[in-house]
Amino acid sequence: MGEGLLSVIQRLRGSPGQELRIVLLGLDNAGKTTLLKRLASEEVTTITPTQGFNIKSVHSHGFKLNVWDIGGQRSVLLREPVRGLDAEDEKRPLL
Ligand SMILES: Nc1nc2c(ncn2[C@@H]2O[C@H](COP(=O)(O)OP(=O)(O)OP(=O)(O)O)[C@@H](O)[C@H]2O)c(=O)[nH]1
Ligand SMILES: [Mg+2]
Repeated sequence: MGEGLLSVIQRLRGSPGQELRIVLLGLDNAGKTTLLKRLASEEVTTITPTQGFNIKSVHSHGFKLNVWDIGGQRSVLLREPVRGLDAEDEKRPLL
């Protein structure tokens, strides 16, 4: 997941120091917070389900990444203005 995001960022032709806004959306336990912590070179051994959301600024590959990590638990999504489906399982709607 992290390598995929980094390869997308690497392919972008931006000016040095350019800011990118990234929103991480996905089902609970998908690994969104783990990915964000890895990008920020933080410890990933004690991660708990995200209640609400995290916002973090990370410098990576010459970009300033402003990353929004939205909690994927149903109870969190019901409080947040996010709508969508699990692309791999149409029988499991997020809402
Ligand atoms: N094996 C494996 N486990 C992972 C990977 N990424 C995350 N995990 C584990 O999956 C669990 C959930 O990871 P989180 O990063 O909390 O997932 P999340 O998408 O932020 O979940 P919510 O906050 O509930 O939306 C944790 O126990 C992680 O250690 C991965 O690439 N491989
Ligand atoms: Mg999380």
